[in-house]
This record gives sequence, C-alpha cells and structure tokens, in this order.
Amino acid sequence: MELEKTTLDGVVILTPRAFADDRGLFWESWNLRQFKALGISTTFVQDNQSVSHLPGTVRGLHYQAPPHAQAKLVRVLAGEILDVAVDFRKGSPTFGHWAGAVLSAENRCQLLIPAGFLHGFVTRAPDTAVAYKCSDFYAREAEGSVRFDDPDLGIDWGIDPKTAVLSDKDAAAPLLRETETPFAWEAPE
Ligand SMILES: Cc1cn([C@H]2C[C@H](O)[C@@H](COP(=O)(O)OP(=O)(O)O[C@H]3O[C@H](C)C(=O)[C@H](O)[C@H]3O)O2)c(=O)[nH]c1=O
Repeated sequence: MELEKTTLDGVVILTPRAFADDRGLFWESWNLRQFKALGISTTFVQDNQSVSHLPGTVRGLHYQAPPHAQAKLVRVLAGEILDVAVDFRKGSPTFGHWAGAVLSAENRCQLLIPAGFLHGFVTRAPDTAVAYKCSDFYAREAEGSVRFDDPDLGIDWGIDPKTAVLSDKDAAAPLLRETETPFAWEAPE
C-alpha cells in the first residue's frame, strides 16, 4: 500500500499493491495491520456504496457533526470520480482549503478523509460506483452540508456547476460562511 500526502494534513491518497496474473488482478483494498504500519489509526464500522448514473453527478459537500463525526476511506468500484476533501476545522491554518484526487476503478487509488473535513465528489463516467468505509455510524440528525460550488472554496470540479446533477439537499446547501463548523483544529503535539 503506497501513501501519498496531499496539501491537507491527514488527507492522504492510498494505492494498494495489485497482483496480476493471466486471470486479471487481485489486491487488498483495506488491511488494518497495513494501515497501522502506515501510521493510520482510523478504524471503520460502516461500509457505504453509491451508484450515480450520469457523469457530472455531485454528491456533497457533506459532514456528520460530533459525536458522530466520520472519517472516510473512499474508493471507486466502477467508473471515475474527482474526490474532494475540505478542511472544516475552526482555527486550522488550512480551514476552507480543499484537496482533490482522481479515483477510478482503473487506478485503484483511495482517499482517506479524516473527521473534521467536508467530503464530496463529482462523477466522471456513467454508472460510477463509489464505496467508502466510515469510522462512525450514519446519524441523520448529525448530518450537515456546504454548497459544493461555494465561491469561497473555489473547488475546480471540472464541470460547469450549473450542469451538476444534484440531490435537492445538495442544491439547497448553505455557503461555508453561513455555516458554523462543529469541528475545532488542535495543533499537533
Ligand atoms: C449517508 C447515508 C445515507 N443513508 C440514506 C439516507 C437517504 O435516504 C439515502 C441517500 O442519502 P444521501 O442523499 O445523503 O446520499 P449521498 O448524497 O450519497 O450522501 C453521501 O455522500 C457523501 C459524498 C458522503 O460523504 C456521505 O457519506 C453521504 O452524505 O440513503 C443511509 O441510510 N445511510 C448513510 O450512511
């Protein structure tokens, strides 16, 4: 498992080693022992999966507030996404900054997004299937969202935001400046 850091502390790209033979490929998509060896102590309790039929579908930017905050490990089973994390921790030197990674069934890359970050993605192929592990259980009452195309975030989704396929919830999401973050940044020891 290779680890590549991003511009956001704790948001990392993980690429599992694949084993090829005449039949195809095999890889371990997640291994707690390997994660610990990489210094990642996150453990997961819930697997999610979504399929989005149209390219240009945007899901996000979402979070769950404490005590139900979720770290996520995102990968693509079919198709391709631009996966995005936004630092949502009050006091963080990178508050409101974003980092993205292209995840696809082809490149096997995964994005680890710690609790305290907004998460969203845009699909870049038809019938894109996304699977992600969550470090806490779904808690509808703790859900929150921020507008994906908030000009203060300046995320380059690679699409015209006016053409995005959105849920009603995401279409009505507030701007970052209209949202009180429930997360606080803690300086590393
Ligand atoms: C997230 C979730 C949803 N649901 C139910 C609630 C709704 O009736 C239905 C669709 O939920 P939603 O529209 O929130 O799904 P997405 O827009 O894909 O949201 C997800 O996409 C972004 C990218 C995320 O990171 C979050 O995991 C999550 O917010 O599934 C559940 O039953 N369990 C769950 O864990």
